[in-house]
Amino acid sequence: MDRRVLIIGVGLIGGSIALAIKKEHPDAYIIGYDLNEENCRLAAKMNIIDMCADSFESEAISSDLIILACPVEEVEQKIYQLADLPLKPEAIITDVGSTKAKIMQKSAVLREKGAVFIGGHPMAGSHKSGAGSAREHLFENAFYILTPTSDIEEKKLSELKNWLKGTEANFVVMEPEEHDMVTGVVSHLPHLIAASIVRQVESHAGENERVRWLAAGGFRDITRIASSSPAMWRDIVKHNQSSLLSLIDEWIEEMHFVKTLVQESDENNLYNYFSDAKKYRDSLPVRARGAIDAFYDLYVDVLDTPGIISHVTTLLAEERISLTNIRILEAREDVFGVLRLSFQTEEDREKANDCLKQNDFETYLNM
Ligand SMILES: NC(=O)c1ccc[n+]([C@@H]2O[C@H](COP(=O)([O-])OP(=O)(O)OC[C@H]3O[C@@H](n4cnc5c(N)ncnc54)[C@H](O)[C@@H]3O)[C@@H](O)[C@H]2O)c1
Ligand SMILES: O=C(O)C(=O)C[C@]1(C(=O)O)C=C[C@@H](O)C=C1
Repeated sequence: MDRRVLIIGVGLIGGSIALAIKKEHPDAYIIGYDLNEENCRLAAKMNIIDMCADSFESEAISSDLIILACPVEEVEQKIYQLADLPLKPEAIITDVGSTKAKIMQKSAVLREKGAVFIGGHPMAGSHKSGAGSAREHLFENAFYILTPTSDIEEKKLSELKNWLKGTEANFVVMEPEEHDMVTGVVSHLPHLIAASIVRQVESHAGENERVRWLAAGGFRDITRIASSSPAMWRDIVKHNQSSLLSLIDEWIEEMHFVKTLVQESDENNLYNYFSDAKKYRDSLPVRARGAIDAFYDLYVDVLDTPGIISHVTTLLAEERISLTNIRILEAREDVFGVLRLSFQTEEDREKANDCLKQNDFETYLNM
C-alpha cells in the first residue's frame, strides 16, 4: 500500500515540502488540509498535493507522516487535536514552525500517547505566502533544524530525514531553547526591526509624499521581510516572547550607542562602526541558493491606466508563458506603477522579459 503523507497548512512551506517529498518519494500519496479551501484547491491543481481533505482527522489516522505547516499557535492546537486521535503507532509527526521551545513542551501530550513527534524548522523561506509560492528547491543547501527529544529512537530520526531528503537541506539537531535564542537574533528581531522601519517611513510619508517615491534600493533591501505574513509573525513573536524581550533591550542599548556616535560625529568612530559591520557581514557564508533566488520575478513599469494588467497578461498568454503570481507594487495617478510578475522557471521569466520588451515595456529583473 502507498505511504500516506498529510500536510496541515499547504502554504509556502507546506507546499514546498510536499514538492520535495514528491520528488524523492514519487510513490507517496500526499494529502493536504488547509483552513483556506481555495489555497488547498490551488495546491491540488498545481499537483503540489494529490488531494485536498475536508477534515484532517479522517486522514490523520491513516497517515504515515503528518507535517504541521500552519502558523505556530495553530501548530499547538493541532498537536492537542492529534493527541485525541487513534494515529498509526509507527506514524511520525513533525512541524515546520519558526519557534521550537513552546511547541516541544506542548508535544509532550503526543508523546504521552506513544506517538512520535520530532520538531522541525527549515531555515529558508520568503516574504511570500500560499501554495502559489511553493518551490521544490526552496530549502536547497539551507539548514533544516530538528529538535528530537531524548526518547526518540535514531531509527525514527533517520526515517524523518529520509522523508525530507528531497529538500536537499542540511539537517542539524538542536535543543529547542537554543533554537529560539539563535533564531530570535538572526530572524525574529530583524523582522520586528524591518516592520518598525517601514512604519517610520510611513509616518514621514504622511507629511511629505516624496518619502514614498524615494523609498528605493536600500530601503527595499532592508525591509523586504516586512511584506511577510502578519499571522505567521504575530504567532512567532508570541511564542518567542522572552528571547525577544531581552533582544529588544539590547537593540535599544545599541541605538543609544548609535545616537551617541551621531551626536559626537567623530570621523574615526563613525568609520569603524560601519567598517566593523561590513567586515562581519562580508564574512557570513554565502549559500549557493538563497531563499529569494528560488523565485523568478520580473518587474514591469506600467502606466496606471485601465486595462493595463489584462494587456500584459494577454501578451504573456499569447506566448503561452504561465504566470504564478502578479502584484501591483505601486499604483498612483500620474506616476508610473510597477507590476511584479512571478514565474515558475527562469526560462519563463526570460521569455516574458523578451516578450514585454518587444512590446515596448520597460522591465527589470531586480528592484
Ligand atoms: N515563510 C517562511 O519564510 C517560513 C520559513 C520557515 C518556517 N516557517 C513556518 O512555516 C509555517 C507556515 O508558514 P508559511 O510561510 O508556509 O505560511 P503560509 O501563510 O504560506 O501558509 C500557512 C497555511 O496554513 C493555513 N492554516 C492556518 N491555520 C490553519 C489551521 N488551523 N489548519 C489548517 N491550515 C491552517 C493557512 O491557510 C495557510 O495556507 C509557520 O509556522 C512558519 O512559522 C515559515
Ligand atoms: O527570507 C525570508 O523572507 C525569511 O523571512 C525567511 C526566514 C528568515 O528569517 O530567515 C523567516 C522565518 C523562518 O522561520 C525562516 C526563514
